[in-house]
Amino acid sequence: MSYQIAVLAGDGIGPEVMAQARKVLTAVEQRFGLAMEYAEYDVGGIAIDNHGCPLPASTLAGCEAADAILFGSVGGPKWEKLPPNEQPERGALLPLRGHFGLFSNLRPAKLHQGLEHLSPLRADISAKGFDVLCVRELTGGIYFGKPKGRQGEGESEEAFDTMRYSCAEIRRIAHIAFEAARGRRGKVTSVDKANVLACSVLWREVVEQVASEYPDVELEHIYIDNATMQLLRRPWDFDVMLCSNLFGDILSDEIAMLTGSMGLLSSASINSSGFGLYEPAGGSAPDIAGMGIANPVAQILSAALMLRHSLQQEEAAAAIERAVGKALADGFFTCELLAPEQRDNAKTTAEMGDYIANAIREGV
Ligand SMILES: NC(=O)C1=CN([C@@H]2O[C@H](COP(=O)(O)OP(=O)(O)OC[C@H]3O[C@@H](n4cnc5c(N)ncnc54)[C@H](O)[C@@H]3O)[C@@H](O)[C@H]2O)C=CC1
Ligand SMILES: CC(C)CC(=O)C(=O)O
Ligand SMILES: [Mg+2]
Repeated sequence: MSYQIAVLAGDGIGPEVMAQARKVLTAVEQRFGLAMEYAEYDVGGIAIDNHGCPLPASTLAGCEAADAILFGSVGGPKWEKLPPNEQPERGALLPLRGHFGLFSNLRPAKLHQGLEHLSPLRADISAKGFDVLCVRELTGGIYFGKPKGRQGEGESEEAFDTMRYSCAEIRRIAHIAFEAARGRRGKVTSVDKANVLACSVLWREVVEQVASEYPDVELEHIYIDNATMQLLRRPWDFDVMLCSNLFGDILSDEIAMLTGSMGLLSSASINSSGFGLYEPAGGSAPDIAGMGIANPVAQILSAALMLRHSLQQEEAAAAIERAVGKALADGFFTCELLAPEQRDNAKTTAEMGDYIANAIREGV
């Protein structure tokens, strides 16, 4: 049997880091005797250029026929003047998440050995570590709520978004967080703004109900503004962070930087059948696109999440994670992980991919 993977590299650094994930998957196939077939589709800005829309029907059909989607990133300055609904992010990524019901977004951030010096908390974080799983609700909240739009003209013009959550939406993502905590350090921190937002009051109530089914898991609530601050002050105290769509989007960039770089944070977006889209948590990084210096680790670790969550290939997933750990512990760093005066020693995107793929072939 062979797995069918829809590969949507997208824009900016997407194709560069995707090429490295493909190298690593080839090494995994060889070592573990897996058979994977890849079909590439345009998405985002490149799809606008080639097909006139960010999510062509052929791309959606390819995703529907696949066992999993490996996604790069979309967007960039070239397309940002288009009407919002036609832009790569609003026109491709959010519709894909909605179409497949990918409500559960897992973003695991951990401090790798060898990168402790990059954390803003250097000394403490090297002693106490940092290992957080952001569980983000991905198909509801203010990113999807209707109505949304603009009305009026001139100085009377106004814009509006709607934040909306149902009990069922909150309950199902809360269960994901509590189940995950059971396999980790047994603590859920639920992030909200219940002192202001009606959605957050409901969020808190439903999370409390779900918590009563998990007496072995500790629950704490924290307001989003305080969460951003406490993460910088005592990041080691957090285990699973349960977030709505907007708050998880913001907090996940912060936890990425606590580990050293946006280019390290992987992401799994999964539906109730286990089908998933796997992508780096960051974007298309137009500031470094085409330079061969982007960090491919987030894309490579996203491939590991695909193997674990959609293809049930835990051994192969764990091998990728060990190979990434070895590369970083061996001091194999792309330039954003190095101080400016050390960047002559930086590895390119391709060199990182080669090193990780070789480590897998050599049996790490
Ligand atoms: N999932 C997706 O496709 C996402 C797309 N975007 C889109 O990407 C474009 C750029 O957005 P930004 O806000 O600048 O966020 P971004 O995540 O693309 O970049 C933020 C910063 O992180 C750095 N960075 C990101 N990934 C990196 C990597 N792999 N290696 C080294 N450095 C890396 C960038 O160079 C930049 O300095 C926009 O069009 C945005 O809408 C943003 C977030 C997610
Ligand atoms: C289009 C955005 C919601 C993508 C993003 O920033 C993310 O998923 O982290
Ligand atoms: Mg984001």
